[in-house]
Amino acid sequence: MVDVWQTAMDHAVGAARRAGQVCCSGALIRCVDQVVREALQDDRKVMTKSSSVDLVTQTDQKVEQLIIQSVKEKFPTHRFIGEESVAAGESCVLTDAPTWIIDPIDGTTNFVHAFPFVAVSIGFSVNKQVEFGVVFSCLEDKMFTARRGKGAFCDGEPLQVSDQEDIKQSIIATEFGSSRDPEAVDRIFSSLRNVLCIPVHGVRGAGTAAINMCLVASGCVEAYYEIGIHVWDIAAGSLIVSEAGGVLMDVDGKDGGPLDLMSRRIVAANSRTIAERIVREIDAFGPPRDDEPLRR
Ligand SMILES: O=P(O)(O)O[C@H]1[C@H](O)[C@@H](O)[C@H](O)[C@@H](O)[C@@H]1O
Ligand SMILES: [Mg+2]
Ligand SMILES: [Mg+2]
Repeated sequence: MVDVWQTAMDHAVGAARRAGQVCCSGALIRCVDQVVREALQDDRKVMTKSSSVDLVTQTDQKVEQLIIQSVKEKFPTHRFIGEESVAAGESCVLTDAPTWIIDPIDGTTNFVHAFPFVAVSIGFSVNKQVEFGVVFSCLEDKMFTARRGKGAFCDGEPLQVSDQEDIKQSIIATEFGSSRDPEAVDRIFSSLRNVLCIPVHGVRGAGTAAINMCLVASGCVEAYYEIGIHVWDIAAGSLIVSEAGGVLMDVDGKDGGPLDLMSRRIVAANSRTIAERIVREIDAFGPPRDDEPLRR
């Protein structure tokens, strides 16, 4: 049978690697070279989006355009949902059409501060189902990939989630997000307190949703949850987790409900037992959906 999306996936891997090189040269320069740092004054200019801590740089915008242009040349009929294009006013609606869902730099705050976890994330959906996901953790130089039904890999090596079923023996990843609304922060802290006091062995966060999900897929942490993320943060990573044997859910009711890429809420875990326990412990508030027209 013809593997219709393999060419698109090969293109995504190449685009992610090229994009990662652009991000990483910027990030490494920030770490090591004061002189070049000053010369790159413009490139370092940090702007803000939905809040004063929701950061964006010219590199985010440049990398997204590089990826979109290269895809358009090869697949002119495909659609896009790109983080920075949506910030610039493009619509954020997932249709049945082949759609590239792009986070040019996942971990922009890390990037700005030279905290060394930054990823390029490219998901590809058809009929609203993710067909492949590519996450390039550029400072670690690790390429995570997954095709629906064909497994998940890191640099070509198969990935498998942890087999730990006891949440008390687990590490859970999460993030604080970019809202500083006191009510939202209280809810995030109350959830965090509940999870920590289960008790779990530890709580971690890499500062990028995509890398947190690759950590679940790699078996380094048992679960990742977050409320407030966007479709571009999780499209690629969600397939990498499920193809590594993990489970994905929303945070509704007792069993979470099926993952909804647009709901801005996710639990990604090694097992249903651990995912459902997290759902029971967290405060399931609902930020405006990604496909809600008036969310900005
Ligand atoms: O904005 P970027 O860096 O693409 O994505 C980050 C989100 O903004 C932040 O809210 C979230 O906590 C983080 O995990 C995510 O990767
Ligand atoms: Mg992101
Ligand atoms: Mg981003």
